[in-house]
Amino acid sequence: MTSDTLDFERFRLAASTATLADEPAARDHADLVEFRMDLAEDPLDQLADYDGDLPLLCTNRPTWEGGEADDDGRLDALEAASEHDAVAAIDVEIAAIEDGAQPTLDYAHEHDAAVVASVHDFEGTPESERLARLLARAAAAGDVGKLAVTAETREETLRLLSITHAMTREGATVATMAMGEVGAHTRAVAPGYGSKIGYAPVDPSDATAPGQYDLETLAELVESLSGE
Ligand SMILES: O=C1C[C@@](O)(C(=O)O)C[C@@H](O)[C@@H]1O
Repeated sequence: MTSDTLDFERFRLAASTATLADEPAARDHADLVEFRMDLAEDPLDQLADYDGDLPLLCTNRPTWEGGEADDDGRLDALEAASEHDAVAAIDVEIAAIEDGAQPTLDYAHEHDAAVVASVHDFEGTPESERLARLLARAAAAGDVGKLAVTAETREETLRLLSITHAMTREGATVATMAMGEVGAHTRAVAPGYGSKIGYAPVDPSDATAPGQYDLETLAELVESLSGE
């Protein structure tokens, strides 16, 4: 599969990994692989050697947004990744975009890669107005606006689902999830409110965020709740 066969008009399940050789284990349940370049050894070499079936979403998360990449060469690596046919999308944080990373987005688009503009809150869930503003900023910045928060109460998960539903109704392409145990169910139900990307680890012992289901479980939950 090459990148131009994937869009985010409907829900896509991403299997997260730092090891592209894991891709065969994801094929049965995932639509794409999220390649966590910041957690990977020799990510550009892995990309050059990749000959799997699933398209790739490349993430190079900086330390200041919960990842392990330092800023030196981080965006250059994402640009180099976007040159590969298998790379359907790259993930860039809205803080980076608003701080001058737009040329990286333009470069990705020139190479037929979509942009997931992301924002993460590892501490909590902002109140509704701020939540709406964050998701609107992300949706305006990328082809998909992604918001991951940390929920501690059911009320917070409802706020997230509600904003997901409202923005989707307005025509925005968004992906949302609440990290942590309380929010875990949002990973299964947010697609029903319009969320277009879900994440689950290829290897359950290598979760890339708190509260993630394993890949097979999330695939089954989303499918059984989708009503299709
Ligand atoms: O941003 C996201 C979403 C995520 O944080 C999650 O909560 O599933 C997992 C990350 O790998 C991915 O880059």
